[in-house]
Amino acid sequence: MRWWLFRLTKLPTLDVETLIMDFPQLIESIQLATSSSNLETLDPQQQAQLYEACDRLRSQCESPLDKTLRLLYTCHQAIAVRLAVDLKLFDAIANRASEDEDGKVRVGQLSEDVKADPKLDHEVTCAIGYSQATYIRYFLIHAIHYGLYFDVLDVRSSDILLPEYFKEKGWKTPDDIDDSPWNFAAGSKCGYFNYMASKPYYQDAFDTVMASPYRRDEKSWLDFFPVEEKLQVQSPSEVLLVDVGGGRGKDLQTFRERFPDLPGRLVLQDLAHVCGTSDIPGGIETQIHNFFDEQPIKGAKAYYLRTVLHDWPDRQAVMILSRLREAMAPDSSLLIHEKAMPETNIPWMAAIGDMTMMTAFSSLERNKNEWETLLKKAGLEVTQFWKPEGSSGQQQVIIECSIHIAG
Ligand SMILES: C[S@@+](CC[C@H](N)C(=O)[O-])C[C@H]1O[C@@H](n2cnc3c(N)ncnc32)[C@H](O)[C@@H]1O
Repeated sequence: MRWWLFRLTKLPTLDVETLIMDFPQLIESIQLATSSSNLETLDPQQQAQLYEACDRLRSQCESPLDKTLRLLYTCHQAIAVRLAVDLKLFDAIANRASEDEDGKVRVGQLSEDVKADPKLDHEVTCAIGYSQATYIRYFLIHAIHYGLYFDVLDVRSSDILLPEYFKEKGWKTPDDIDDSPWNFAAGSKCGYFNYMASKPYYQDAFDTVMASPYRRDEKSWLDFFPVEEKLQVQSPSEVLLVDVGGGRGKDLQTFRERFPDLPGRLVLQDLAHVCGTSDIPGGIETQIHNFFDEQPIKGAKAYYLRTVLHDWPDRQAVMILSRLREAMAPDSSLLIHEKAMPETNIPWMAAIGDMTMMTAFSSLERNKNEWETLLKKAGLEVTQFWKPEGSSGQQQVIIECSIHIAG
């Protein structure tokens, strides 16, 4: 069983250093920080560091009872968010807030806007903690699709059925893409991506979420990977970068905007129904391609795979990588843009991500060793793990790889 189980359920401990701290001063500092608007001025990296520190602080001072109750009842909040999306509660909050001078909203007002029993409305509103303005703004931008995304992944129903799944499968870490907890819960034999393809409404939600800034790191890879040094081609007709399974092409667009004069072609590859909905500007080519088939572009300077391999257990991941290795020239690079899970102090979001991959795809978020082992199986070797200085365990890294030459 993977360590997320431990990470997500770990009970608090107190260490000696905590006991000898000046608690009144600590509490006062926290109150000062949260009552001023100073926190709004933090940059994303500082914000992530502070969040991790608070997470550790909470895990050390939360009582076992509080922790147990919080873990047990988190599912209520998750479903409340989904209900709020369906009720259009976020839109109602934003509308009402815009009418008020101080941006305040009374729960009672919302009952007039939302088609639900006022008591139910009140419960949902309180469960999502509506008073945080940034939260509401965030949800208005992302939630409709995000809510649908998690719904279609059937993570909640898959989670609820995990005890039955493990009982039936013998408490083994899932590693079969066609026999995941999601398949078990959905009663579906077809893979998740095929299932989505037959449901355009949900496919749109998924692709929108994939392209959203929420899924882009606090530090862009273009700032910590030496693009201009590593990605050079001799002539503009050569392929510079192929984004394999690139969704709607958000990453190639950003690349072109950042490096408009870097010579070479940029190619976006994905399945037909995804390519058909991408709206990318000129200068980026789109190519329908199933990454289990022979890679049609040979000898590109670099192939880029962002958050693709975590959707696949090792067997399929090796197949995808092998098709790329067959197409690579000795001077081609493969750039894998994913998490390399830390061994300790795993941020809870990263642990949740790992569990989601297991539930939906029988897959995982890999650590450094797991990446190296996987790549070796496909005849590739890691040249370097690139990661920005001081970044959190949640930050995605660039794993730069080349063809393994024996000898
Ligand atoms: C998790 S999304 C990542 C999308 C994008 N790289 C990003 O990071 O936003 C996985 C992508 O793989 C694509 N995909 C799934 N199966 C595929 C296949 N057999 N061949 C090509 N693309 C596939 C999906 O359509 C989706 O766009």
